[in-house]
Amino acid sequence: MSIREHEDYDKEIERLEETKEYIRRIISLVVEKRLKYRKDMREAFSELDDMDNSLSYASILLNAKLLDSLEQNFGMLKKSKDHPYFARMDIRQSDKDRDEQLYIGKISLFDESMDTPLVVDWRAPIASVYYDGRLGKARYKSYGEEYEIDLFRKRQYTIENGELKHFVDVDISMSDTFLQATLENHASDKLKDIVSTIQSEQNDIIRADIHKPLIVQGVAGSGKTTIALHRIAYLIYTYSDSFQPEDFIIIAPNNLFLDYISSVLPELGAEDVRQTTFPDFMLDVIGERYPLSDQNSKLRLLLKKESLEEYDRGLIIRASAFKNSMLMRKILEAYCGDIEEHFIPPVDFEVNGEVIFTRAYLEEMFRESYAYLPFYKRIDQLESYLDHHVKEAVDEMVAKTRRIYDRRMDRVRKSDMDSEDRKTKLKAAIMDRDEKIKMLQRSRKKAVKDYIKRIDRKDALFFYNRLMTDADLLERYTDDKEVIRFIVEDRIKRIPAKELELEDLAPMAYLHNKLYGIDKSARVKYAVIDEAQDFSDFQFFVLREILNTDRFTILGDLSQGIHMYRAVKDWSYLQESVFEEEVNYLTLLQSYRTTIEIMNEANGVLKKAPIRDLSLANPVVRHGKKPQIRKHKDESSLVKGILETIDKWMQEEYTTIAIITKSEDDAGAIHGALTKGSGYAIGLIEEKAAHFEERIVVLPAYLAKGLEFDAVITTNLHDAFEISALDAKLLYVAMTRAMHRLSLQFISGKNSYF
Ligand SMILES: Nc1ncnc2c1ncn2[C@@H]1O[C@H](COP(=O)(O)OP(=O)(O)OP(=O)(O)O)[C@@H](O)[C@H]1O
Repeated sequence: MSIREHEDYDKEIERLEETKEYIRRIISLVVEKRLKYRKDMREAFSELDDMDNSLSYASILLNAKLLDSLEQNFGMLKKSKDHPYFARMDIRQSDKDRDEQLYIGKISLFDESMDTPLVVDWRAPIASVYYDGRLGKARYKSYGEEYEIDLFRKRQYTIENGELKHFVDVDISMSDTFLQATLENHASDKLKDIVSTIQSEQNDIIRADIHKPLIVQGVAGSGKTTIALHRIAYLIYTYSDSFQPEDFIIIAPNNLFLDYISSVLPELGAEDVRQTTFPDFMLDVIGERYPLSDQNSKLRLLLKKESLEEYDRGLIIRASAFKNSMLMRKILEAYCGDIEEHFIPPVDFEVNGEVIFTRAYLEEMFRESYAYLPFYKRIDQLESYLDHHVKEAVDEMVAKTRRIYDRRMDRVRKSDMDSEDRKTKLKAAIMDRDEKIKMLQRSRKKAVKDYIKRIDRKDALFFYNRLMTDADLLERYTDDKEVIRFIVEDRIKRIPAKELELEDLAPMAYLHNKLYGIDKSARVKYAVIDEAQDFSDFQFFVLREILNTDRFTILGDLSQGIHMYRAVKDWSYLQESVFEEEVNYLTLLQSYRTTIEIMNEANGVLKKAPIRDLSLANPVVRHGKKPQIRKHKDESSLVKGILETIDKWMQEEYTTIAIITKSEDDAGAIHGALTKGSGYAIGLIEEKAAHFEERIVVLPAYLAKGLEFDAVITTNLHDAFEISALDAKLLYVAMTRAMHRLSLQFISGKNSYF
């Protein structure tokens, strides 16, 4: 049935026009206000030269602030003109005696002449019912109070460029046709928002308690990244009194991924959220851009079997695991305890040979009274304390000196010596006294300076190098002497160039925080960690220490954990070892990205591998073509096969096509061969890539994490996919990047899964 025949068609058109008209009115009002603020600003600036300019300055500040907030809302308002809402729910609240129709959109609009809002923001408490609720009785919470309502209609709209294209009522029996239609769309180069099709299990994550750490285990394509971003937008909206966008940080795997997710938050009206990678954030915390060795070098070692002797490879991996284990926490805590014990000089504080404060007293102050401060900040405090109290002590010493000399001079005055002698004696005593007092005053300043100077200002790298080259100390924590020897030698080699590797960053940041504290610019109140399966428990521990908060959202998929040697093994251990308080743990099993056919094939790979506790994805009901499996006899046949598939998919007009390999070397080789053999512009994505523009790209699986493409060809040339947990996970990651089409093309015998 055409929507024109629907009994509500005219009413819906009228409502849409009314809403658009309202938005137009608001926009012109904002434009007017903007002009006025600009004019006020110009006037305030021109008055800045006048004598009393504090008023003008205040006016500039005020107007700049107003302009800022207008600009922000203005962008969202302008966008909402074309698409003011996407859903409606008809409800009756238990305390009201009439039905209400609530239209839900990306921003709320209030027309003062109406008693229900024109559009309700999707993040408002009541909108939760739309995402959660089946029709019937429903509940929602607002400001701690629970409300019951009767939800008797959910309607979805397609509005394009301000024109109503379609609307449909959703009931329990009907599958979500809007969701289906959305998932059929082709991939774009950026992740999109999903406000109109958020699913109930996702809504629970978006709106989960802000104060408790939240861990989400979600299968590939379950929307983890997408809902992490929606959660931030929700939290910014709901807690706008206490949280600003700058208080949030998203930590993601690499710059390519950051570029891929960059448009979601602005689209949701949340600009200015810091989006960074773990190494970048750690270097910010440390406050020094030390050269960093290649992050994925360990993974490459694992993949390139022939590059090193098995023994050496094992050692490198064991060392990496050691530096990222919770043992490191024990080591650092003990090490910092030791630093703390020997931090202040092993002497009493004296002025002019007189003990003013004993070492024991100063040490107690350093360790107890200032315990809340980083070590060097405690020294700053100690310096001011000494300055202050030494002045009192020296004043007392001066007074005492005066008293002594006064008595002495009194005796001279009362003596029977002749007047000339008396004069000379008194003069000498005065000079002597003044000299002593001057000396006392001078030694006051010098004593504090000299004492503080005895405490060397060393950076975190100095202390880290000292620790990591101290085999005796490290061996106290492990029986694995070989690993310690390796770690020590490796550290010594890197000292001249001040080079760090990924595994050094968390301990370095921990030390820096203990020594100096972290800079304001690196301080945030809420952290969202995506692709968290690649982080170690120890890295989470350090993040928690540094940020001094439990406000974390941690999202990951253990089935995609390709850095297993150093990363989280299971979420419950993370909960116990890092977070002291109760953790909110939620799972997502439904996958939205791929078709049933692709997901089944990918699940099959995991089932064949030696992986414990598998959580297999359950795809949303969406069918597509069966994945193509082609085995080739040699390299030239493989390249020819891949090119044929690309040709076909280009004709079918897929927007993005990725050729995903096992290793970086294979990616380079295949890229070279494909470029030679075709006229297509094919991009090669390498470690440092931050962006790509080509429709067709070649990349290794570990760089494809988190991304998605319309169509994927999974392949390998020299490096075989063998039956092992790592190879299965890499293949799984590669296959689950496909939204619509998947082709598996290998040289015979190089893939044990097919
Ligand atoms: N409720 C939804 N409505 C529409 N699309 C959705 C929904 N949830 C997820 N998607 C889509 O599914 C795809 C996968 O989402 P996303 O990348 O956030 O998943 P992920 O769990 O982070 O995946 P992975 O772990 O495999 O990287 C995206 O295209 C996203 O738009």
